Amino acid sequence: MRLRVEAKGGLQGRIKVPGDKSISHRSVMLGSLAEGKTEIEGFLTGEDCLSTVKAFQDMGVKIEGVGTDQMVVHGVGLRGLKEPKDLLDFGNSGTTTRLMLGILAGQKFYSVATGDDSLKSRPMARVTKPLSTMGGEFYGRDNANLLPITVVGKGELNSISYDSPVASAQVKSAVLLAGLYGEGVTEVREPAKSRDHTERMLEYFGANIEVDGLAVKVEGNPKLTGKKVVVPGDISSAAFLMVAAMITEGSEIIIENVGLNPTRDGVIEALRKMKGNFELLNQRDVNGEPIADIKVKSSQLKGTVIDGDLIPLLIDEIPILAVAASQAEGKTIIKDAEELRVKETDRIDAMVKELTRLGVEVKEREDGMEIVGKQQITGGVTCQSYHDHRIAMSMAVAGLIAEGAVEVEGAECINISFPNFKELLDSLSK
Ligand SMILES: O=C(O)C1=C[C@@H](OP(=O)(O)O)[C@@H](O)[C@H](O)C1
Ligand SMILES: C=C(OP(=O)(O)O)C(=O)O
Repeated sequence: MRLRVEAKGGLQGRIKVPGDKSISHRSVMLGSLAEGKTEIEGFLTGEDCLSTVKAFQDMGVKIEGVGTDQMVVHGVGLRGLKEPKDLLDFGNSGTTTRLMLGILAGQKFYSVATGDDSLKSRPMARVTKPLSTMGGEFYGRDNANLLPITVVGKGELNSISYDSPVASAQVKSAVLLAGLYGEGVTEVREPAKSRDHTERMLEYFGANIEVDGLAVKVEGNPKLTGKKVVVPGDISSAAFLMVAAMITEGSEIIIENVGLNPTRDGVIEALRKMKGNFELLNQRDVNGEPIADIKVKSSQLKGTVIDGDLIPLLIDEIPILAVAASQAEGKTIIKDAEELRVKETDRIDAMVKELTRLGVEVKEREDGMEIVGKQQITGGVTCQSYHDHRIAMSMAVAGLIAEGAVEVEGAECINISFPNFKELLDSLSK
């Protein structure tokens, strides 16, 4: 599918973005492993989260309301999953794969995980390695680094203490979830803080969790109990609309109900450093997660440096921040972000190529990019999505200020995380 975007002037209106992808995945995972019913409100019906839902259905979990944002998961308990009769297809979702490998390692059955071409090229050794030291058994290409990966579960794992070389919530979560099947306490330490939804939700469902700075401990064999989970709006989706409003003239929008977990709000800090014109309204707590409404206006953005410990807190927002940087006065440097090279596509390479196609001068770095603004975006071209939702949406937002229309080829991938992106954008630019 091709998406066509052209400059229409300022954005106006009040909207809600769909539910948080990370929290949605975890609500189905823990809901399935808990005893009793888990009611989920505000579930993201994007393709990635539906891959998680399908996996648990394939392992015998009854889930009502699939395809809507209100679901009920009938938990089967930590040891109640059934052996899947076919391959578990995780589609395009890295989060599903890495977290599920942790869960599957602890089962008493055989399973084979696979996914689409992008997922089959993403590194899985970052989880199969630590999980193997816990006693997990994995087989796959490149020493169990590449999908398809076979998991020979034995039903029990050893508890470990693991120093993760990378600040990745997927790695941390895979080890913690496998730790549920360990006989003692499993500990993970990371080099910088990554999103903490797994540890928050495990605690909420009844696990014994201890967090001490960059270290998290979980006790094995907890009794998890079904809960009500209210999923806040996804800040990673809201970021596209925040930048859209900031770079278009005469804009004023309110995005309601956005999750502002401190391990996810790096984009707020970055846009603040860039002198973005926005306010957090009605700040409150739901289910132990801070949320707010965000009022955003057209902004005179300034260049900044985005690096270090801030990177894991805004990792998925870097493509759209690069678009913002092209409209900021002065130099923006994005560095320490080499993780972008192993996402759905190499996001550094993709953003450099596509911004260049739009007439923006960008300097590529091994670990990021440098952009000196403000630059005119020339439209009249077709951008590639690389089947990566965040690249597709970044290009669409750039189209809002281009001199000619911007088309995005392969825009159906937007359904992975933000199914009503186009409708919301249209509703704001009437
Ligand atoms: O745990 C999660 O829900 C996620 C963690 C991040 O990946 P890494 O753990 O690879 O950094 C992020 O990019 C992804 O979109 C979601
Ligand atoms: C990197 C992402 O997701 P995942 O790793 O789950 O595929 C993303 O949503 O930007």
